[in-house]
Amino acid sequence: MNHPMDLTAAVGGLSYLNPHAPEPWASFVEQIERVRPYLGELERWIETLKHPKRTLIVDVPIERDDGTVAHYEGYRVQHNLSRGPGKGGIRFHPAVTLNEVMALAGWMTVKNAAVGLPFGGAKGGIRVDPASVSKGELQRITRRFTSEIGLIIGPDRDIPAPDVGTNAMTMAVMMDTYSMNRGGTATGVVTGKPIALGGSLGRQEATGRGVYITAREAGRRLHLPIEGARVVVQGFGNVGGIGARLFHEAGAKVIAIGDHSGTWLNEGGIDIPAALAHVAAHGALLGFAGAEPVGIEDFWALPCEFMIPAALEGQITAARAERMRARVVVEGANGPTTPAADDILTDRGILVVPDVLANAGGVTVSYFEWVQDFSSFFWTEDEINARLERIMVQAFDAIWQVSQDKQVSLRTAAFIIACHRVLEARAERGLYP
Ligand SMILES: NC(=O)C1=CN([C@@H]2O[C@H](COP(=O)(O)OP(=O)(O)OC[C@H]3O[C@@H](n4cnc5c(N)ncnc54)[C@H](OP(=O)(O)O)[C@@H]3O)[C@@H](O)[C@H]2O)C=CC1
Ligand SMILES: O=C(O)CCC(=O)C(=O)O
Repeated sequence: MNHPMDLTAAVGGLSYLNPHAPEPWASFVEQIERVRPYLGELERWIETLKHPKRTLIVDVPIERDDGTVAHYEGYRVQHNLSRGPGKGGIRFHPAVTLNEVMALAGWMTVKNAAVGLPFGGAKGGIRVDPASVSKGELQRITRRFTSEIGLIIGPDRDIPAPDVGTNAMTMAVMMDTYSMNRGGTATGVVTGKPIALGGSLGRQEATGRGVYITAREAGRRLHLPIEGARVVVQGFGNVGGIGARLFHEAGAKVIAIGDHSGTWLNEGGIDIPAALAHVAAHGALLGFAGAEPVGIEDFWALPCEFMIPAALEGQITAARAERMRARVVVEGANGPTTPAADDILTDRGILVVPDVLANAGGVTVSYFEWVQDFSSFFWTEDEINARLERIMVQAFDAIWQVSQDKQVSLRTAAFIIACHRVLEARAERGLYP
């Protein structure tokens, strides 16, 4: 079927994040296409998933501290709302593009459906380097952006959360701005907030915890215990840093870590609390004395049991996949593996736990936060972690089963389950008017 707006063509090309990787939206569309043969009657709705429902591009002007006026481009994409309000994070990064935000929103649709959360998929971002602006400027950017996307977000419409370059403080400012504009306190408009503003215990750790749980489940299937396993982690922020800490605490040997400032190796095992303390003090791993620098291509080729990409998209390319010596890749990041690399890893017998499952712990506890805000009744951290564990293990089991039954990768299995749920909801809501 021809669609008047061929978004794949409009925003195609190669990724800015990695010139050897396709643009993220093209990767997402290819992943959707791979599910087509498994959709049965629902196949007639598949184009729905290849066209975001709503895309808002906003101009974010602010007065800088020196009196000049600066403009930043921001986006909120609601990829699909068939199963519930939009849900997905906000990214502040100097290279954010519409193409990337569209793909990230699409992955949220699939992720939320794959783990059974009652949400559609959305994502947002601003093309800004948070490190290049003052605290006051960042707050003004966040407030103006929130007011602009206030047209389409809301506790029952679309609920943002943190992603790369944003955190609980960003969410506090977003919640405050939205509430001021509406004339009341709307805690449920964002998740990942500080605890004092209706945030949930366990949310900050949740994505890393989900990565750890799914790695452990994959390890069980392959008889690879976490204790003593060699782990490599790219990205040492919220997801990678906390994920590395949980592996370390469980007795794994985290042998290599990296962030934008470089990659480091210590085959005896890195002291992860010391590395986290270094980043807290210096803002990056650069200068960390507990490991030796290692070249980026050697980093990806390190022999290990678990490789955890937890930075950005397009990192595991076909060339890197050919050289990788991991047993399992657990995708903490969204979209770190290109479709071509995915096939190579599968052919080489390297198990990939896909992003839409592996990093779903964050949005799962965001869901808990949203529920707690609505009921104004807050749970203990033990309750939250127990519910998270249950949802992640159930989702892993279901996806594993489909992958075994249909002899497909875990990614395609997750997409089969998710696309069925989304398109069934679409079909049951009836035909477009
Ligand atoms: N936060 C969450 O709850 C969730 C996040 N995710 C995904 O996880 C990934 C990481 O997000 P999060 O941890 O929140 O983000 P953070 O901003 O907390 O951390 C990002 C990390 O990636 C590093 N990084 C950035 N660019 C590069 C690069 N080119 N090469 C190597 N490392 C790089 C950063 O290094 P530096 O600090 O030095 O710039 C930092 O260590 C993203 O793909 C995100 O979409 C998925 C689900 C939920
Ligand atoms: O917590 C959320 O709502 C979304 C987290 C997110 O952006 C993601 O899972 O990629």
